[in-house]
Amino acid sequence: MTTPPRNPALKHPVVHGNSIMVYSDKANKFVNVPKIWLRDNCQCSSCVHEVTKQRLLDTFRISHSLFIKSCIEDDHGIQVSWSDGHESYYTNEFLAKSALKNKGVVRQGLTKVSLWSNSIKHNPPVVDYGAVMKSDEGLKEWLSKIRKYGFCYVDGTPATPQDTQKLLERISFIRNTHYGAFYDFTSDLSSKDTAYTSIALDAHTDTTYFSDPAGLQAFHIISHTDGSGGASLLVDGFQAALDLSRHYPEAYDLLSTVNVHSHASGNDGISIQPYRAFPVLLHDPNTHHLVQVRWNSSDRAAVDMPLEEVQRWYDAAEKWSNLLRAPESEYWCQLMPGRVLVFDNWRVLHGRSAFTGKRRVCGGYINRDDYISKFKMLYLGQEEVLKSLAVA
Ligand SMILES: C[N+](C)(C)CCCC[C@H](N)C(=O)O
Ligand SMILES: O=C(O)CCC(=O)C(=O)O
Ligand SMILES: [Fe+2]
Repeated sequence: MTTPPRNPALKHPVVHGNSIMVYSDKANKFVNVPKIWLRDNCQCSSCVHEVTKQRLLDTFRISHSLFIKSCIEDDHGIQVSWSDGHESYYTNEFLAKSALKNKGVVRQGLTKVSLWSNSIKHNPPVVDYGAVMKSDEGLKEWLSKIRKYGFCYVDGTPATPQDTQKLLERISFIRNTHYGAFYDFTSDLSSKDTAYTSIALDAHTDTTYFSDPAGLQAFHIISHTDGSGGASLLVDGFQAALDLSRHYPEAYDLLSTVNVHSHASGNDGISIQPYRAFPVLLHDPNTHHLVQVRWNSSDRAAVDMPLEEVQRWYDAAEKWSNLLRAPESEYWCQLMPGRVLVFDNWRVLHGRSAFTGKRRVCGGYINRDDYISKFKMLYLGQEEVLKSLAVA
């Protein structure tokens, strides 16, 4: 039976002499696949580890004089014979996907976010501890709400550090820092940081002094005796950023471009700062989406501007701060034992009112990439759903 002629309308890769062409949506035409890319992406078992799928090939030992001796198409892909005798086979899907990925804009783990103001207090996102611990469906609902709202409570959690840690480990391993891994703290200054005091803390994001700030953060109030206060504050940093961009676009641009240094020296013998300074509002250079809010006035160090110009940054930062402190931005909640709060530390700012008495809080940080990985894996096989959720 003769194979049906390849239909370019289907945008299969095509052989053109001794080269391969793929359809690029971005260029809206067939483009030539560079030989170095083809050789570097050979999928044979001597170029890619069969188990780990990592590249074994030494990319930068590929001879510049290498050329393609022949390309032979079959129904599923293209067989390439190289001038050095190496053989590579590329499926049509692999080649088509590569054109898409090399367009640089395909991002996974993006979902439609729901911005909120303090009115979220009427109907905050909550899931049930039992459901989260029992099934991946329960875990998926929890992570989907964190992706959508930037935070979600887990109610019915036994008020013990052990159960709280097990709950967080349903997402991924706890991130270790100079504060330890799973944290269980009170106002005893056991770490030289104001979180270990009883003073009020303004809305902030944590770990601004790490190159990679913690992705998720959790608080579970285990007990609060002989005193009062210690209410928790949440602010949707993405909503505040949208307000800033609408009312003060220049301030938005300044906070998106001027880099700010951060520094932590909380525990003895440490001096932590990121490998570079970062802006308060960090955007994806490809999609231009706002991806991270980095805001902590306690740990802020120098602003990357000539000293005589910093007034401009302070004016912009004041507008930002006022938006964060606006009554309609502030969502105050009183955490109680049994209700675990987990929030996206790249989007949602948190704070606390002052308190008296003995207040014990436990929780943990989870890396951003590990959280997003878990989120995507829970949607495995439902990429269309994930994509349908994707921010345009
Ligand atoms: C207790 N816990 C470990 C959560 C916080 C420790 C202090 C975090 C620091 N103030 C910051 O904003 O990064
Ligand atoms: O004590 C609290 O409620 C939170 C303190 C804080 O900001 C933190 O631990 O990162
Ligand atoms: Fe904090």
